[in-house]
Amino acid sequence: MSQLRFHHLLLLRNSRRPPSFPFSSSTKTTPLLSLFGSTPRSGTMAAYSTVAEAPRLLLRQLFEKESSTYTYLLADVGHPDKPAMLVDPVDKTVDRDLTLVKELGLKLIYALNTHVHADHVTGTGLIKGKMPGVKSVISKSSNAKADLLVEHGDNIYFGNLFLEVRATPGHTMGCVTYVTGDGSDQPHPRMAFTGDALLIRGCGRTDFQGGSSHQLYQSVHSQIFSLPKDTLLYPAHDYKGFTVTTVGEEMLYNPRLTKDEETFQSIMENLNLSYPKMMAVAVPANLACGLQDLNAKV
Ligand SMILES: N[C@@H](CCC(=O)N[C@@H](CSS)C(=O)NCC(=O)O)C(=O)O
Ligand SMILES: [Fe+2]
Repeated sequence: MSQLRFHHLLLLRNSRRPPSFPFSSSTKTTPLLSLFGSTPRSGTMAAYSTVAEAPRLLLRQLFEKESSTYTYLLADVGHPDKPAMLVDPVDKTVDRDLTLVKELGLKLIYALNTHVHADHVTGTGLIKGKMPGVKSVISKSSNAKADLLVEHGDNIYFGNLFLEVRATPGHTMGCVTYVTGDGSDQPHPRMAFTGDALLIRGCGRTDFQGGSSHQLYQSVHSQIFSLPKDTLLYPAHDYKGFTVTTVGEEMLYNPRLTKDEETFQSIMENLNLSYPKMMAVAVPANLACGLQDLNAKV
């Protein structure tokens, strides 16, 4: 296991793990990453018994209309620092998103990507320029630059809440789904930010960036459909006006992923989609965390 070490991060172990990913031989244990003195709710943390704030999740779904991209703002507003993260920010809407962060009195600590996007430039580079304390996050398997390269099984803490990283390759080789902590002591159902692995009544295309319809099918079935049926699924895009779905709904009604794998592969081979308009600009920029100067340091 590669433990993620940052001088300012509280690094802890957690026994909770997502199901093992079928394409990974990793047997690593799970580090917990935390800023702002958070107190993971693990039995290993008796030493932190003085902290009393109950975690309270704030979630906002934000939309960028040119690429039909959803950005998600999450925060623990039960924590005195109100630590927050943005998932899949877009360069064009960074000012809107950061204004909202400020208006809500949040402390943005992470800007995450679910994968190297092909249709828009990520906002993470711009955010880091405007808020130097913010750390960019992407999967190690994406081969992109970021401050924090996460792997399947890692937990990313914001206050007393965390997102669990699940590898869900297939749309791209480095796609991950971020899932809210196991929810056993939380009043809300679990939530998963699926990127382009699973779209509402659809899924990400598999014809570029190391895509594989076999991998995508296995990823969704092993890592997303294994979550409780009431888990809320939030995708990175929607082209039909949907905003959210659930595991149960997609297991019943997803026109691609309810099929057997062979039929799924045939559907994916015959989508005949044109490449995203921004692809030639977006992919190289996003491999460099969205920084326009590709030689710039993250
Ligand atoms: N027309 C758009 C790109 C549309 C597209 O290809 N979307 C991707 C997600 S962004 S990489 C996709 O996987 N779509 C699957 C589908 O079934 O639509 C543009 O030019 O930007
Ligand atoms: Fe994508």
